[in-house]
Amino acid sequence: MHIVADENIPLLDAFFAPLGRITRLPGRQISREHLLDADALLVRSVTRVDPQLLADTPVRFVGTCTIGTDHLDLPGLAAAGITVASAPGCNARGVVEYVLSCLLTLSERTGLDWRTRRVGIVGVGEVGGRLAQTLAALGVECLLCDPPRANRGESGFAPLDQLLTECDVLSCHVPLTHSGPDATWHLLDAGRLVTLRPGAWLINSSRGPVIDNHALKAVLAERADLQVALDVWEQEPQVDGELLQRCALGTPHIAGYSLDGKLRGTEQIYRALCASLGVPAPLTLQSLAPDAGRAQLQFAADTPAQWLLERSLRQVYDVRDDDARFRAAMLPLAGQSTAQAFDALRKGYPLRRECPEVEVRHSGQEETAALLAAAGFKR
Ligand SMILES: NC(=O)C1=CN([C@@H]2O[C@H](COP(=O)(O)OP(=O)(O)OC[C@H]3O[C@@H](n4cnc5c(N)ncnc54)[C@H](O)[C@@H]3O)[C@@H](O)[C@H]2O)C=CC1
Ligand SMILES: O=C(O)C(=O)[C@H](O)COP(=O)(O)O
Repeated sequence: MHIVADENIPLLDAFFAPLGRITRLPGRQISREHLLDADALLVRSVTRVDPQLLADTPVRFVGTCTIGTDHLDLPGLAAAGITVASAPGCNARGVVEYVLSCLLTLSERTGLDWRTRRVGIVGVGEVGGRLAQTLAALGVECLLCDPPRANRGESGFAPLDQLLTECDVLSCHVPLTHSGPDATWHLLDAGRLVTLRPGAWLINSSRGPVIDNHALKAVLAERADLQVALDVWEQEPQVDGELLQRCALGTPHIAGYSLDGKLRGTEQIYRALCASLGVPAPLTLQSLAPDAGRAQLQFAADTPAQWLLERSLRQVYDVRDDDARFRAAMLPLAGQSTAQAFDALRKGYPLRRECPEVEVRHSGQEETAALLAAAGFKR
């Protein structure tokens, strides 16, 4: 078989070469002409896939090595009889660690302890659910908003407008949807943004258009009290430099960019393709992934528990590094296209592991061990 794939999918050869011939392409450049003799298409979030792209091609399987599916025309592909697979939860852990790093950074800058802030989580699925669990285990109070789950009779959810007025931090983890009663396009519009609590922290690592970026820029011009962290942008890969300058933290859609998360995404799509072909899927990440080894951190006996936790989280992932690289690449481009620089930052993203891959050695007491375990570290 012939597989056309985004060149930024890691371990492509290792997983897919046994199934057929692979053609690698930059995701944004994949066109119908590339697919004229392809049987399967493997993409990431930057390739829009709809029936037009696949028209009169033999492609019968589309796999996206991502959680989000808003770049796929799901109803259109289903109507065309195409099998579609995504990678639910693959990089959810990375996004949780991005949010934790934002909390630590905003805490340090404002002098407000992140553990005493009430956090509103909008969208409580793979990412929001893990974030809620982690924060609760760390002793942080959370309010949860998920109308689709609430409408299915699940309890424990509050309306978005309550989160806006009662939470010190709002973190968005919804899919981007354009229709239906719970559509998320411009979920945070001008009317809602102005109701954010004084001094609120707003974090968006879902999809850019979930927040009306034009309205956000206007609100930030009036409200210096707000701290905003954006990982995703409404016109991505085009970035509004003025909005970036008004944000406390800005990054190029890398919240979930841990090596572990990307590899899980590839493995999930390998299994889905094998299932659709009706063949066994003998390969696993464990057998194939280059053994990066487990990183180790070592702390002195008398290190205070919260300091040790924060230091460990920073070692695993520090959003300030991504923010600095992003500003250095984007801000000199005022008035020009940021697309190339945006994609280059993502393509050349540094190696990043997740907390469960890092062993923290310490001789602290129970409180230290409990905090580290709550954050997901191994001992
Ligand atoms: N920045 C990044 O690197 C990454 C971004 N993402 C984005 O995060 C999104 C969420 O990921 P998951 O949690 O894995 O998805 P998920 O599908 O597991 O959960 C999404 C949750 O949002 C809820 N929801 C839908 N509409 C809502 C609304 N109007 N208000 C509140 N809740 C609503 C759903 O009921 C569901 O529980 C993805 O769709 C993707 O766009 C995901 C991974 C990495
Ligand atoms: O999984 C998702 O959903 C994401 O947003 C991915 O982290 C996006 O990564 P790329 O597919 O754009 O490399």
